[in-house]
Amino acid sequence: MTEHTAVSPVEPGLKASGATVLSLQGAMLAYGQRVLWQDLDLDVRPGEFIAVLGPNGSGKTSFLRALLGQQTLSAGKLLIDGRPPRRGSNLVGYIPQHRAVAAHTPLRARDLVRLGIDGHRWGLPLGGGRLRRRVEELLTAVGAAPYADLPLGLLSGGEQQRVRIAQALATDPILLLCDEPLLSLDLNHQQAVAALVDQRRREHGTAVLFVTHEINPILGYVDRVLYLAGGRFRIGPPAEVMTSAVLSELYGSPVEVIRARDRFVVVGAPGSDDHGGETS
Ligand SMILES: Nc1ncnc2c1ncn2[C@@H]1O[C@H](COP(=O)(O)OP(=O)(O)OP(=O)(O)O)[C@@H](O)[C@H]1O
Repeated sequence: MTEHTAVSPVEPGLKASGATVLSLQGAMLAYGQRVLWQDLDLDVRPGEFIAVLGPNGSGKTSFLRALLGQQTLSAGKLLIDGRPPRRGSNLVGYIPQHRAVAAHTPLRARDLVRLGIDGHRWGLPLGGGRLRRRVEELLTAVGAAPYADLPLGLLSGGEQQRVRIAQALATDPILLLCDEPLLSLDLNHQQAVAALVDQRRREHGTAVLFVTHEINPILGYVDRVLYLAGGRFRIGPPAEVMTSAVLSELYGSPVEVIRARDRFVVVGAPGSDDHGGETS
């Protein structure tokens, strides 16, 4: 994706009250004796695009769950716009891992987006004209208006993913969490979905945390990588983190990273069969 170049984050977001959307200090998450990550310090600025990488089981989804207020940290501090995370917060949008929708579901794209809007908090009565306009606006922004009235189960994976993005943006969040949103999409749809997320952070200053097994489809957008592996982590620009030395240290075994034009090729990462996006 040479046509895209990583951009600096936009100036402080339109909604975020401070210069830091998300702040983690000495954060640790452990299940029993098993430490997923610890001593994690991270400040995320408005408009920043952060890729969260790591092998299966390294704690990427658990990280998002902590940000969603669904998982308490074992130690340390976590603030979103200066406040502790809270379930159902308007400040955070979430695109969950893609799951196939049953073909016979009566739920339409329009209904899903509407579910993302808390009518009370927005002062939009259900069924009201303002609510309908807001839903239309969201569907149009992601290019999903043409199929807004079709049952979700009839939409392609890429189309469904656009609708999920519209739903995640329904409350105009300052932080967008994406859990492997490119999974099972073809290359064209991967590029379209990644570009939509990038557009959102550029135009609205929404910070993005993008969990993925494959950095290559989003490489042109990524400001920093948070790489989790083996109970350790590394944060930095892609060129600093995606190196043989850093990944070998994280995995505790020799890993080779080759920069091939606009791609990173990772060879020898334990469990790389299912972590092989970077090698594809
Ligand atoms: N509530 C829980 N209690 C105990 N262990 C858990 C809990 N939730 C997750 N785990 C374990 O923690 C580890 C990290 O899980 P998590 O889903 O965060 O990993 P991940 O990096 O997102 O993996 P994947 O790439 O496979 O989605 C896994 O081994 C998982 O089994």
